Amino acid sequence: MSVSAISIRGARKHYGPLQALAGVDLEIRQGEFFGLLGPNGAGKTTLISALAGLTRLDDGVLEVMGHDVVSDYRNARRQLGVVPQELVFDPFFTVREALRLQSGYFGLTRNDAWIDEILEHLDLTAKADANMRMLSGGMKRRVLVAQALVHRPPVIVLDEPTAGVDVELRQGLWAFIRKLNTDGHTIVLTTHYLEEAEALCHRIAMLKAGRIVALDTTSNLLHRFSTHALRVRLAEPIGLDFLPGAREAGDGWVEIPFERYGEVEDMLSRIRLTGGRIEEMVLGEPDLEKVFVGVMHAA
Ligand SMILES: Nc1ncnc2c1ncn2[C@@H]1O[C@H](COP(=O)(O)OP(=O)(O)OP(=O)(O)O)[C@@H](O)[C@H]1O
Repeated sequence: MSVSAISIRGARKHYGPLQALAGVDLEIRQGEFFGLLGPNGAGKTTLISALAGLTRLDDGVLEVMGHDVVSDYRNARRQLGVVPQELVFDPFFTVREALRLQSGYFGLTRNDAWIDEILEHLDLTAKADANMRMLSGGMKRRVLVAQALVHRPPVIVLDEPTAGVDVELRQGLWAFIRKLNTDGHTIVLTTHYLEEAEALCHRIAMLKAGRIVALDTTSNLLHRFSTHALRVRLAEPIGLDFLPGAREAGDGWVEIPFERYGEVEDMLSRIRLTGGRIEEMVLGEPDLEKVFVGVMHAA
C-alpha cells in the first residue's frame, strides 16, 4: 500500500486550559479531495498549522507523504503547500516578486515558467507587477494560493480559501483546484461553505472541540444523516397519522421524509384521499448542511 498523503496519529494540543486538539487520528490517502469541517474553534487551523510546522503538538505524530513534520521537517514541508486563512503579505513586493521569494525558500531559482502558468490559471497575469498592497482581498487570496503552489507540492492544504472571494472567481478557483486534484495532487480543504465541500470533497471529517465526530465518504454522510423530504403547503390542516414520519413545519407546511422517489406518488395520493389540498410543493434533497447540524448536535 502506498504511503498516506497525510498521517495524523494521536494529535493533541492545549493552549493553557483549552484543549484545541483532543487526540485526532486521521489518514488521508494520496489523490483524495478531502474536507475538514467544523464550527469556529473546532481545531482545524491548529491541525493545519501543526502540519506546516508552525505549531508544535503536545503529543502525537504528523507525517506528510511519510515524512515526520518534526524530525524530517524539510522534506515534509517540501511535500506540502498551505494556503493559510490569514492574509499576511509584505506590502512592498509585487506579486511576481513574492512568488520568486517563495520559490527561493525552496531553493528554486528558475521558476518563472511555472510562476507564469500559475498566474495564468489564477487569472493574476495582469497583476503580476502590481504591489501586493494594491490588490483587493480576493486577489490577495489568489496570490496565497499561488504561493502555496510554487514548489509543486503533491499535497495541498487550503484553509478557507474562498472567504471573501466573489462568486465568479470562486468558481474559477475551484476549477483550478479540481484540475490539480485530477492531475494527482491530494487536496485538503477547510471551508464554512458546506455546499462547496459537498460538491468537491470525496471524503469528509467533521471536527468538534478538537475531536473527529464524523468521518466518511461524502455520499455515505449524506445518506446516513440526511434524507429526501417532500414538503407540501396545505390549504387546510389535515391529520398526519396516515403519513409515516410526517411533521408540521410551520406556516401550513408539512414535511414528509422518504428514501426513494417512487414513494412520492403514494404520499400524494394519500393526501388527496384524506381531502388535503396542496397549494405549494417542494422536493428537498439530502444536503451537507443538515448532516453537519445533525452531527454537531448529536456529538
Ligand atoms: N495561539 C493560540 N493561543 C490560544 N488559543 C488558541 C490559539 N490558537 C487557537 N486557539 C484556540 O484553539 C481553539 C481551536 O482554534 P482553531 O483556530 O484551530 O479553530 P478552527 O477550527 O480553525 O476555527 P475557525 O473555523 O474559526 O477558523 C480555539 O478555541 C482557539 O481560540
